Amino acid sequence: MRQSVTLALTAGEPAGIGPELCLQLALEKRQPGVVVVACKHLLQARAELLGLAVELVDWEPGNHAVTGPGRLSVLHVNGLASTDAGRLDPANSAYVLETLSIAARGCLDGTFDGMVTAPVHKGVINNAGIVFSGHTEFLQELCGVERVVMMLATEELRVALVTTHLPLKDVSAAITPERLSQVTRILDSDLRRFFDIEHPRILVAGLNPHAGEGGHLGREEIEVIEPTLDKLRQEGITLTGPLPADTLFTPHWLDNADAVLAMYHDQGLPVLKFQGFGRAVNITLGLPIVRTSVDHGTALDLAGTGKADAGSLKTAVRVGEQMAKSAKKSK
Ligand SMILES: NC(=O)c1ccc[n+]([C@@H]2O[C@H](COP(=O)([O-])OP(=O)(O)OC[C@H]3O[C@@H](n4cnc5c(N)ncnc54)[C@H](O)[C@@H]3O)[C@@H](O)[C@H]2O)c1
Ligand SMILES: N[C@H](C(=O)O)[C@H](O)COP(=O)(O)O
Repeated sequence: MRQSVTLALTAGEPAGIGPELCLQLALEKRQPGVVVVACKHLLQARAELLGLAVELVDWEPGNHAVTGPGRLSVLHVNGLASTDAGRLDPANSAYVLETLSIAARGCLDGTFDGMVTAPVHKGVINNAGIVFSGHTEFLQELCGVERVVMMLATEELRVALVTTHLPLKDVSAAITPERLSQVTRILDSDLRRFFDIEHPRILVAGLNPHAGEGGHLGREEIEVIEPTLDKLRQEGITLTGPLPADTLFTPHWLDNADAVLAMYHDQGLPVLKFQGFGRAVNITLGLPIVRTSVDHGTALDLAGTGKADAGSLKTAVRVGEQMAKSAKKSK
């Protein structure tokens, strides 16, 4: 019998912990319908290094996805240059991006119901001469959409970002009425669509200390954020803010909210990761496909040691399955 959803799982940076986390899924009792999109020789080598008894099963479209116990479906991708755990090799970068393209195209053409990504190393991809900011931006371009939203979530907290992988010096200029409006609308509509929240309540952080202190510590709140939020409220979106970011993440506000919208990466994500690193999921909202990911990076220091924790990958697969089911229902 076919599983209700089939997810493509990219194994990410070959030198990182992604390949072994994918193998760990095959040792679980629970059997999610995932197909690992990766070089099978890499998975084989990592399984042998760690002494993991996992049988890799070649997968092709139309086949049942086999995940566990002790078996793993693999869609083999060519082009890997080296398989060393812990040692980055720029020659692997084109292969890494090819795994992402195969998974995303498979979602767009209906082969897969969604994709889950293990971590990639942004630095080594750029060192190979390929401009790459992250999966979020890569998938936005591949899917041809104007705006997407990065949201990380635990059971207790959801944090979405107005800007993603941007140097801090460029953040202020990027917070325009257009971007803020697009991001807020996507967040509101995807909270309804994927998380069954009828009337999402969103807390919006200011950009400056104390949300600008009435204009004395920055004017973005007065000139951009407040007027934009006022317009969005007229569309029926429930927004509170702009709030000072230092006190926003307290029960007083969070207890009556469904998500926080932070202005930039390190305003929101350190709080989320402090609260739930290792069990959170990274979700790209606004795409025509379902995409979830882990909350951590490539952890080169742990690759090949068997010490990496698969908690976040399991969460990403579980949330990916739920979102894929919701997407199917709403079609
Ligand atoms: N989804 C993604 O693709 C993604 C997410 C975050 C970071 N990254 C990339 O990863 C690379 C390394 O980033 P970093 O060093 O800042 O963060 P990191 O998450 O790789 O490592 C931070 C610390 O957390 C530990 N850690 C990470 N994952 C773990 C796990 N599953 N189990 C146990 N411990 C774990 C590491 O050993 C390290 O001490 C960068 O290139 C970054 O851009 C990718
Ligand atoms: N910003 C993410 C984080 O800190 O967890 C991470 O860099 C991954 O981003 P992508 O999903 O865009 O690769």
